Amino acid sequence: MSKMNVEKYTKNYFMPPQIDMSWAFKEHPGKAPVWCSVDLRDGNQALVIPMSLDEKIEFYKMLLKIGFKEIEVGFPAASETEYEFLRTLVEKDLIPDDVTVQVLTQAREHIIKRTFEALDGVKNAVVHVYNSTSVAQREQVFKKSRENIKKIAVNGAVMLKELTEAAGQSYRFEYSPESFTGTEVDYACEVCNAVLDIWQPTADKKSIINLPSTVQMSMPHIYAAQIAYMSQNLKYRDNVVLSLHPHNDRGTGVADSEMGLLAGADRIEGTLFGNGERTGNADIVTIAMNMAALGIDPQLDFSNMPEIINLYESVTRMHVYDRQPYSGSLVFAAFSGSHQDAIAKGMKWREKEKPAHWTVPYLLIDPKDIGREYDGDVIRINSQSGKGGVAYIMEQKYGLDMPKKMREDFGYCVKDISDRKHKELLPDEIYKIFHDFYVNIEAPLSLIDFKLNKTADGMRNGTVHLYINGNEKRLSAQGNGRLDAVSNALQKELKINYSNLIYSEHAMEIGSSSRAMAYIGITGENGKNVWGAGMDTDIITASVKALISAVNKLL
Ligand SMILES: CC(=O)SCCNC(=O)CCNC(=O)[C@H](O)C(C)(C)COP(=O)(O)OP(=O)(O)OC[C@H]1O[C@@H](n2cnc3c(N)ncnc32)[C@H](O)[C@@H]1OP(=O)(O)O
Ligand SMILES: CC(C)C(=O)C(=O)O
Ligand SMILES: [Mg+2]
Repeated sequence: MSKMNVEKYTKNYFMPPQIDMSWAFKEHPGKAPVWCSVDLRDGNQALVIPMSLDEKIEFYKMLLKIGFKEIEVGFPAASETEYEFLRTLVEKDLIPDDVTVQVLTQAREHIIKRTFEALDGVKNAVVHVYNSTSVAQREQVFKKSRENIKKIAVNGAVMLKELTEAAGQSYRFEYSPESFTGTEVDYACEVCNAVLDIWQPTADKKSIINLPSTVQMSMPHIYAAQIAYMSQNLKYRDNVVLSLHPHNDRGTGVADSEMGLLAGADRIEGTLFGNGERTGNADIVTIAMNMAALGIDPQLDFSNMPEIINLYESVTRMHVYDRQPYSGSLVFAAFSGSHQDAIAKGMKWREKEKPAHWTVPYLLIDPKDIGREYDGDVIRINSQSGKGGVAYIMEQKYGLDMPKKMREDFGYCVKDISDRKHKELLPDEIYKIFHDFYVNIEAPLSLIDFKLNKTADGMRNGTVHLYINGNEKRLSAQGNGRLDAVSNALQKELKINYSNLIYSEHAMEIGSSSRAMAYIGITGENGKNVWGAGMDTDIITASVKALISAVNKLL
């Protein structure tokens, strides 16, 4: 038994009178819903400091750029800023013809009237009226019967209709039985149908019925079952746009949205990154990207996520959580060795095989599709990392293609340093470690120059001119290849033995000068493997430097 006082709690939601779960057999909704951003209203009303007029305009322009066609721009009766914002959109002609602005109002006469004043001159608007219908609010807040609560909704609906007609406009209407999730489902349906009876929606002028999980109270499949019931029992269903407005108290705002769509909904109200009251609203970025990741066009454009995040963070003063799906700074990052290895191999496989679809392990989508980079965003190095990840960074960022065995050596070297320093190592730091550890090592042997000649029998004569602990020396020997000749000269003079010469080389570009990199691995008499690398404009010199680096490490 935990010490939590769970007996204090019970379920406050209601199962629908008929339960239809057939929607659960659908795999996905098939097409994008109608999206409505409520960032400038629900998101804004939850901020410590609501957005200023200029900030709202900046945010609004970003929503247009993303592709929203329906935007709840505010609660005009709430404050001067809210009112002025809508007036500015009208007066500065900032509402494109294909965009509908939505305004929220309580079902109270003076609030509705003020809302209509703010709308003066708007061509396409949705007027959204709400009143709470839940048991808790009926009992504790409004202290009214079911019938009287329904009357509030109906009176509001009448006012919207009359004021729209008086203004000579054809605004569309939306009704929300606020706190739907704490309302008996058949009663919520009765209230919505009473509102629809007033509005008499037609195919040309559909009404929106919006079913909020104002406070999430149940698991998502229960919410979806409630939506299925409403979808099947609302009057004028063909002329009703059934909208969802999930919050996130139980952390399932996205799941509510997705299951609600399966259960028959047509429209989603939500916010970018899930900003909103308490734990927030459903995160439209996640819902839309979840569709994109299944190959369904969400009809919203998040191809420049970093730009969207920057603006969002600056005007809301909120922070996008590091692990927020798709948008968080760490959501594509792999620190752990086995993930990195699989990603690096998956990327290589993809480059070679060119498959039609994205299947790289551990990455649901290609980070590049939302403006993120592989460098720095995907493979990141700490003490949990392995050779595959380290080698990937060295190859992608610096063009260094180490032999397989050397990758292991370097991987452990980097891991140890990260472990001891107890920090992440950035690519430039890793490159510096590589350089310090392997490249052109100059003690105790330091190369001055060397000469290689072919002998009559096809062998090579090698003479190496170098310092050994500061003393100048010339060493000579024969070998069956250039490197062999130099290697023999070193072994003979220094009286050391090593075997298993592993060698590879490639050209590389750093800055403007084209260079070569050579890698050499040797095994000492004690069985220890050591690696050296040589960098030079000349490939033969690079290989001699690599050998001397390896021998220096052995010594
Ligand atoms: C779930 C949601 O997010 S709903 C949207 C919530 N957003 C906001 O409230 C932000 C903007 N709101 C405001 O600025 C203010 O609340 C205003 C300007 C709209 C109204 O301000 P006020 O009238 O001063 O205060 P308040 O909102 O507390 O009004 C409460 C009264 O309205 C009634 N009321 C509340 N909501 C509604 C509604 N949707 N329909 C009808 N009456 C309502 C209450 O029962 C209460 O009645 P009482 O005066 O008889 O006790
Ligand atoms: C106004 C309504 C739709 C709302 O924001 C909610 O219930 O969460
Ligand atoms: Mg809300």
